[in-house]
Amino acid sequence: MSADILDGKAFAATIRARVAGHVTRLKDSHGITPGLAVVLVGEDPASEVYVRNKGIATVETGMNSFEHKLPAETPEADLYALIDRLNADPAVHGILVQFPVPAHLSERDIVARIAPEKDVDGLSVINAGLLASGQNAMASCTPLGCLMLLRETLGDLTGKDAVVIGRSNLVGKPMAQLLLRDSCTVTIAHSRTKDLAETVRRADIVVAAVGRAQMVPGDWIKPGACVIDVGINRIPAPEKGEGKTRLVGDVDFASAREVAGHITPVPGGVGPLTIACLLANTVTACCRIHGLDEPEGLTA
Ligand SMILES: Nc1nc(=O)c2c([nH]1)NC[C@@H]1CN(c3ccc(C(=O)N[C@@H](CCC(=O)O)C(=O)O)cc3)C=[N+]21
Repeated sequence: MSADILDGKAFAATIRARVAGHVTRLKDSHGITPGLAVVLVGEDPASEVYVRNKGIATVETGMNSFEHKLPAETPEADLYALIDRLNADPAVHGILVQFPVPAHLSERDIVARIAPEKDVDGLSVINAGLLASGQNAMASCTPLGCLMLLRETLGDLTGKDAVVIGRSNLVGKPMAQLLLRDSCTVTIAHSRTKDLAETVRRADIVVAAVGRAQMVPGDWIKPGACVIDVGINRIPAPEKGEGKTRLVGDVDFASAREVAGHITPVPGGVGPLTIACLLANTVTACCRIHGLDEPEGLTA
């Protein structure tokens, strides 16, 4: 058997079209243009590419994009002053501070400074708590994208055995909460799990989010399972030439695709969905801030 390869790029385009539709409605019926502010501290080239791509995608869906680039040595107080201004700015509905930040800054304190209703990364303690207690949270973008893709691919998820590998606050924990909310039986596995292979073999749904290149081999996968690979790892690719690299996931794609029913590739899988869901969360934040109905098809 060879798995159906899930096209994250195509599904991301569908989500972005939905976002654009809601943006048009907000403009036409309410005179509101959703706005996303992205803050980048320092000059990491990879982060600069991500931030630029986010800005382009934001403008393409009809929203306003506000980019703030600060020098690497920006004092904490200056960054907080900017966040405070963005919190108070009625044109800004979503705020994202690109991670990682330079070592003298604390990601936890930065997230805590962002107004929870504008926390489109869904990283704040308030959002995590709302999600865990089944209330209207802002779900973090990557898990939200994975959930939308799973629903699109499998339909109703009720009763399915889901194994999430990885327990990060950004992906593993919120992913488990979202799957639980859709009535899956959820296991959170991680580096200390006793028999990871056996645990993964039980799963109808595998979400790999550990950050270790190709660590999940095909013989861990139950035949026909749906495999969502969140990993983005850069490894040497001598076949492409000296010093070249390529992107791989946390799943060994070549062996897993022989067993799985569905599988996401890397690149072109979960990555594009993350950006589409950032835009979706910005529209959701905008609707909530203005007391309007939840945007259909964009929330968990
Ligand atoms: N506050 C914050 N929120 C984030 O969500 C956040 C962040 N900081 N810091 C960095 C990571 C990384 N991230 C990615 C998003 C999309 C792709 C993506 O679209 N990747 C393409 C490939 C891109 C390539 O070729 O390099 C793909 O998988 O097809 C990758 C990585 C969001 N992050």
